[in-house]
Amino acid sequence: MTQQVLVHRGAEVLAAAAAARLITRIADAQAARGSASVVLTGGRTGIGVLEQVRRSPALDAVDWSAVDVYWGDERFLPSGDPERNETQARQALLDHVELDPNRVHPMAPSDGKFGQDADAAAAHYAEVLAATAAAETDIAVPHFDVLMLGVGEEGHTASLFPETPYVAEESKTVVGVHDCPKPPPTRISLTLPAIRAASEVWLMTTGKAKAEPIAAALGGAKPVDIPAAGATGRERTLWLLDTDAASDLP
Ligand SMILES: O=C(O)[C@H](O)[C@@H](O)[C@H](O)[C@H](O)COP(=O)(O)O
Repeated sequence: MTQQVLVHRGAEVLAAAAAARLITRIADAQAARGSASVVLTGGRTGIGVLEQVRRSPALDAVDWSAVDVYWGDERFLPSGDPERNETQARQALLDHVELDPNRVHPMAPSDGKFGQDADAAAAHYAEVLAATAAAETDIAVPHFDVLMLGVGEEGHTASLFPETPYVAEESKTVVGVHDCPKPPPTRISLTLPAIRAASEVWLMTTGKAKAEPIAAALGGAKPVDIPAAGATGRERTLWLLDTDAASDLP
């Protein structure tokens, strides 16, 4: 596994560069195997990248009908809630490209068939992932070409927060997360083993407030203390930062 840190001048440049990188990565995967699989994240940076993809002149370099879309985490809210990662991803990109709806796999809302039971919704998403599990890893998730993540000010990634049982989960692929410090309190999240099954993991963040967790994660912190430190890809881990978020790096 290779790890790289790429520092961009500011948040806008980072989002545009990450968008260009994502389009190229999807196009390369499709050239190699006819389809591509991406895992989306929420948050300002993750959604900003999707908005830049939508605006890209290279948008149609991708056959969007041959892209499988998953989520790394979701805020457990009613369908269509503006705070849901799915809602924001659809507004930013997904509703503007010709995806195959059967290949878009949102995590369940809190007003769906699982009602308010986030643990049942998480267990169902684990079944969705297992249904198209790839042979390349010993964990029941599909082949993920790119799994994108943000990083929180205390080092959380996806909805895995420091010193919680969820960040230490080693057998489940998806968990219901409760009492999250970042609202809403109830979420659904891939676990670190599921994240680590991805071919490439891209951690993308900006701003001075992230400098400390980024330096800790890249400085050898334990995932229980800095969950982003445990988010590595099988082939590649890419840290896409702006100069502020990278400002505590040696
Ligand atoms: O649902 C969420 O909020 C995200 O999945 C979360 O992990 C986010 O990526 C980080 O909190 C960073 O968010 P920002 O990019 O907005 O700082």
